[in-house]
Amino acid sequence: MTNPVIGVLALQGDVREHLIALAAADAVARPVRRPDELAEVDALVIPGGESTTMSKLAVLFGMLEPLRERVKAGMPVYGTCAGMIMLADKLLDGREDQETLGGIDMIVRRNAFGRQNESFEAKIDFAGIEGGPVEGVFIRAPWVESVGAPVEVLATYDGHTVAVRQGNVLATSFHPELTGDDRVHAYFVDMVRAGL
Ligand SMILES: NC(=O)CC[C@H](N)C(=O)O
Repeated sequence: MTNPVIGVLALQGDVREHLIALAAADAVARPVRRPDELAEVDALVIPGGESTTMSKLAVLFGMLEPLRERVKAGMPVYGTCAGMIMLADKLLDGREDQETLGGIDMIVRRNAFGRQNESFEAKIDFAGIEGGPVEGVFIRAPWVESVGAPVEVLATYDGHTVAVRQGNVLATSFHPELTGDDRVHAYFVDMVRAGL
């Protein structure tokens, strides 16, 4: 089977690390900034960064509606950290003018795990991923405050939900792309392959 083409939304955030992790997981990975580039990918990763800036740039680059449409049409998407925030149907502690794409029936609390200097690394048991817990880096990370019926909780940390999936849409509070452990990316690539 040919390898799926997976874009990384390259408006802002840690794009390069995701491109490397996706390539290691046997996907054809490329940055996506414009609607015509979005139209050419099978799936998309939304990286970590700063969700308020990402939201502003998505509006500025004319990407907000094309992104919403692709998510609604069932394109597989994986959001990490700020990317998780972008995929939330509802946000707590967001900025007033902050837009999200939605896609997962969940309420996400922004900056829930604290400030930059409270960033940490933790081993996370992840449902559906074998070979022991995955390494997660949490940087001003959000958590999932509550989920609706169609959402599967894949991982928790310290009693808080940090990884979820609703159909083709996956989100983690943490950054697996910064650890050299590519199993979450491989899990996503398998999701994409299953839908092709
Ligand atoms: N590492 C991250 O992506 C941080 C997310 C950031 N706190 C935000 O609100 O977007």
